[in-house]
Amino acid sequence: MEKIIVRGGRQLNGTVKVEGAKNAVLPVIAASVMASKGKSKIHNVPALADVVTMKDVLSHMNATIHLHHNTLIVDAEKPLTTEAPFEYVSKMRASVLVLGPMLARYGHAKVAMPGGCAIGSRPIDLHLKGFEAMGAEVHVGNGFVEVFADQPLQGAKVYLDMPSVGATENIMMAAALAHGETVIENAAKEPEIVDLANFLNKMGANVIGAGTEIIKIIGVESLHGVSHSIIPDRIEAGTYMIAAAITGGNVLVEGAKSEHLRSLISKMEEMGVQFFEEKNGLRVIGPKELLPTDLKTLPHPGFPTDMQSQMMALMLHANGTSVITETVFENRFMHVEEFRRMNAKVKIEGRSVIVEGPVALEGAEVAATDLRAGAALILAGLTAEGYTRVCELKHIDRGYVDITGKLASLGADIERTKGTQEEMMVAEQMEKISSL
Ligand SMILES: CC(=O)N[C@H]1[C@@H](OP(=O)(O)OP(=O)(O)OC[C@H]2O[C@@H](n3ccc(=O)[nH]c3=O)[C@H](O)[C@@H]2O)O[C@H](CO)[C@@H](O)[C@@H]1O
Ligand SMILES: C=C(OP(=O)(O)O)C(=O)O
Repeated sequence: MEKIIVRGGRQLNGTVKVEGAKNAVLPVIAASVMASKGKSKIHNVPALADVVTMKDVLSHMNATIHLHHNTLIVDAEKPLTTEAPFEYVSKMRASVLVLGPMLARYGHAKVAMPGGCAIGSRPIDLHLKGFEAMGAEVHVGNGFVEVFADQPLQGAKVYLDMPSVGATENIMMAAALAHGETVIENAAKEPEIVDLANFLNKMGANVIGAGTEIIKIIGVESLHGVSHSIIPDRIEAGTYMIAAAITGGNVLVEGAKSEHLRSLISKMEEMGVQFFEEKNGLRVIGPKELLPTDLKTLPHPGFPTDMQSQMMALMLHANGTSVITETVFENRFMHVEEFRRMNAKVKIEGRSVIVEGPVALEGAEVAATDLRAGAALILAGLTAEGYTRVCELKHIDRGYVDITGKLASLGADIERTKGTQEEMMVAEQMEKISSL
């Protein structure tokens, strides 16, 4: 079985470069199918498994799509098919983001219903509520969700019960080609929403207020292909910020935008970590002693749930008790059991985890239960005594470009191994069985 093997004890120093944001590029690729004229050229595209999956979804729908280095060119001029099957949605939930664009352009979209995953049940009721408000009909059955609109979508007022990132994006994209004005209230405010709105506006859309809780979209007749560069990945940046802090190192995280990372920087400062703005990014200096703190995950600009497990790895080394409360996803604590294998003193109490620090971590065999859990286990491995072997790398590959190479370039003792021939054959068979 493929593994990342880390031997703890090295301090990290140097410069690491941040890629384009996974959570920005996926909706932007989905939106590109709305361009009925001209090609879209998307720059700063990270070489991630999720990008390949989204590319496969679009190819399956008959769009012409090429990835060359970090630029993705999408040609969606010719008529597209409007269906995304289970094989893609099972790999990546963000495949549901083609619903809004296809519904808006063709009046129909059918996507395999995304199931729950390791971090929670993750329904899409708010996406569907938005489409229905705009006049679409929704059918859910036989494992698919299908949306239809005989007439062009009509602008509507949509209040989101919670500021869902995906629902905000899907509704914003559908509304871009609707008749009249759509207002999304209690919209998500993540930087990736702003990036999508900027892309749509370049395509000829009229989206106002992205980044605030009220987004107004005035529908237009058609959209065209444009050039766009994806914003840096704040979660990848945050992961390397913690790698620097946890090893007491000194790292320049090139491309990190502090305005996207306020809540994380503020918590890490409380723990004693120092930050310096530099021309190309953010310098992070780990302290001799880490202090405990408490945090609660919240929608942006609150503390991001996608940094919760990595922050837990940091808290394991704080001098005292820290508490993490997860309010965004109901089940995002799978990494707690894995940390325990490494001798961590962590206890789940309802939606909170009590972290007793400091602890001398011991290397162990652990599994990445989701992509951020995988990153957090690697971070813990950087400080553990002996070898930490992380498996289930397919999760990590969804969200991190060459994490092994990047950490090694900062001085970590880390490598990725293919496993024995026998292990590889077993893994292949397991993969085949699980895809049946
Ligand atoms: C590709 C992408 O951008 N993924 C991010 C996106 O996921 P995603 O867009 O799936 O996350 P949402 O913001 O939609 O989910 C937030 C909460 O709302 C709930 N909910 C959501 C939609 C809905 O129709 N009904 C409902 O109840 C979810 O179950 C969850 O509890 O935002 C999450 C929250 O910041 C991040 O962790 C993910 O990395
Ligand atoms: C949960 C995440 O992503 P996704 O929504 O794509 O599963 C994440 O990036 O941490």
